[in-house]
Amino acid sequence: MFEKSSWIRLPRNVVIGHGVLGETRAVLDDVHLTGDPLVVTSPTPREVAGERIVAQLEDAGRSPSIVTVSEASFDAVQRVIERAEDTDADFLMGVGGGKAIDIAKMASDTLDLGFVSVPTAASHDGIVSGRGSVPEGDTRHSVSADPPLAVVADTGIVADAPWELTTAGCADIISNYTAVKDWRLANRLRNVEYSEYAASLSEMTAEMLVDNAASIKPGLEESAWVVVKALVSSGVAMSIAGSSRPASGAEHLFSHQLDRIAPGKALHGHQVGVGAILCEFLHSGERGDWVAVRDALASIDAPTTAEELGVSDEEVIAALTSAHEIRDRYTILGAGISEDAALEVAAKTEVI
Ligand SMILES: NC(=O)C1=CN([C@@H]2O[C@H](COP(=O)(O)OP(=O)(O)OC[C@H]3O[C@@H](n4cnc5c(N)ncnc54)[C@H](OP(=O)(O)O)[C@@H]3O)[C@@H](O)[C@H]2O)C=CC1
Ligand SMILES: O=C(CO)COP(=O)(O)O
Ligand SMILES: [Zn+2]
Repeated sequence: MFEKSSWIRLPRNVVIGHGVLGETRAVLDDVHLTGDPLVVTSPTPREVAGERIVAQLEDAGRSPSIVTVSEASFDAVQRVIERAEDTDADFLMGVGGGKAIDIAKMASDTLDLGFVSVPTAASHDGIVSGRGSVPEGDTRHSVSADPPLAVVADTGIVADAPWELTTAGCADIISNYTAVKDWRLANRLRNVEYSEYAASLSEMTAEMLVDNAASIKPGLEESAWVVVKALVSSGVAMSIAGSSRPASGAEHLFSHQLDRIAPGKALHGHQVGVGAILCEFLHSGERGDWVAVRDALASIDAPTTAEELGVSDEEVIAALTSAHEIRDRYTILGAGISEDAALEVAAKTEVI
């Protein structure tokens, strides 16, 4: 039965390849973004890509502005909004990792201006998603936002980024396995709206990444290709679902709580990867697929333990036992797991 309309909002141009940053102006023209952008970036991405975009657009007679953000916060979003208004920006470009892209995405959503995503690292699957993630008060998870009109992912730049950023992106994809399990569980137990297309795409993306894990190596541009495509695919799954459900379950709740309890210690992707080991154990038990998840993470050099994440055992247990409180999202954690159960799963999976 058709109960309501559903909007699947996707970028029109997703341009991935070596040196495509040099084609930015053509990509913008193709989606009729012919005015002057505000380029939103963070310190390192500014050096590796932001300044080059500004120079390219100035050479073409445009007058872009640039703003650097250093932390993902609503204050930063507000500063970007004010700067966009002051400079009379026609559209926004997010150039960097998840922080710069999400801030630009949220600001353009508020301003009702077009947005273009220029990832400089393959570190997260928000590159194409219609979700923005900026922590505010108790809210740490993503909320709905306009997706980019275009994406320009230069694999030369992405391959040169620190390897740990790429392994974080891989882990964000590997976490799709448990996210989809949680989604199916929530559909069965709570009648949560579910899309088999989105779930299958999300799982298939994780499957293909794991199948190609042996070819994902530091400094190899081909690896950047493989990972960026997987991140795009995962973002599309979120767009089809109209929520982050295909890519975010209890392992993300765990990571969001770690952000609160142990801020700045580890990358988002690495945290959700370790969360996926724990949650896979909770889903399928001691002899279940958690070993496969752990081995897949280890095979691409992603952390599999609290120590490798740089957090304490106590912080892991605190995050796991309080993760269910973070949002109204039914998962394998249900109404919460006890400290004893958390200690057991963390010890048996050797996370602590
Ligand atoms: N909207 C969505 O759907 C999703 C959003 N997210 C969000 O994304 C964020 C995680 O993204 P992540 O990219 O890990 O975080 P950041 O944007 O903080 O980037 C991590 C680090 O990478 C650095 N960096 C980026 N590009 C390069 C490069 N080319 N060379 C060297 N360093 C580089 C940044 O430098 P610098 O310090 O200079 O900024 C930063 O230190 C989280 O907030 C998460 O919630 C995650 C998944 C989905
Ligand atoms: O990180 C995400 C998907 O990988 C977004 O998920 P959240 O909605 O939990 O922030
Ligand atoms: Zn994620």
